Amino acid sequence: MNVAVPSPSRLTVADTPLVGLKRIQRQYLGDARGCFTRLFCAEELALAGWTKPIAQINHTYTARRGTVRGLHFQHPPHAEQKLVTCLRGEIWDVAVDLRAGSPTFLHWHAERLSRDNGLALLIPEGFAHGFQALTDDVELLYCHSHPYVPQAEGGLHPLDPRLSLPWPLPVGTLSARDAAHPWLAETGFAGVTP
Ligand SMILES: Cc1cn([C@H]2C[C@H](O)[C@@H](COP(=O)(O)OP(=O)(O)O[C@H]3O[C@H](C)C(=O)[C@H](O)[C@H]3O)O2)c(=O)[nH]c1=O
Repeated sequence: MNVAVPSPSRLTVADTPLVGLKRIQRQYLGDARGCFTRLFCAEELALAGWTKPIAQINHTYTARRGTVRGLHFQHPPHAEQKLVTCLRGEIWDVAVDLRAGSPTFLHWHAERLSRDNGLALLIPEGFAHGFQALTDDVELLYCHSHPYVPQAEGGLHPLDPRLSLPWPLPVGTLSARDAAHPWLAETGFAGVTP
């Protein structure tokens, strides 16, 4: 008896205005029990430039809308790709091009990610990442292509006038570390070379 095999859930990849930064669309396959979705697929994400094994998977919970985390990156040789997936709630997710010599150096691109819209952001090496919670009770899943190396951590201030990021909500809670990131004008930051 031939039983129709439903088409598998797939990840589709779209470009953004910043070379290498990709918008990933999940599919939800529903049935009477609920739904199934694919969060990571090495074969499909290779098309998006993810070519290394997953080195670390992290989960964050953010309690209050308005909270901002970031903007973070790791300096070479510990630069990392990140796949950011929103499992609960909604965020304004932003990536900034830090690549020295890039024609879009210090340009940013943002996407609203939520469990319901099924969008994720694939952030290449040489980018800083941050987000603002647009709802209470936000949960994110991060796939990293490189382990966490605290000594290699770098950060940009979420309110840096050089970036002028249009956070959708008034910026709420910041970690002490994020609140202490120096402004780019103070550091003469020339970018990173992945
Ligand atoms: C990343 C990491 C952190 N930690 C420790 C360090 C701190 O004691 C604590 C929280 O770290 P942090 O304040 O850096 O976490 P977030 O600000 O939520 O950073 C996250 O959100 C921003 C937007 C990102 O882009 C980061 O990649 C992502 O990790 O966890 C670990 O023990 N292991 C880890 O892999």
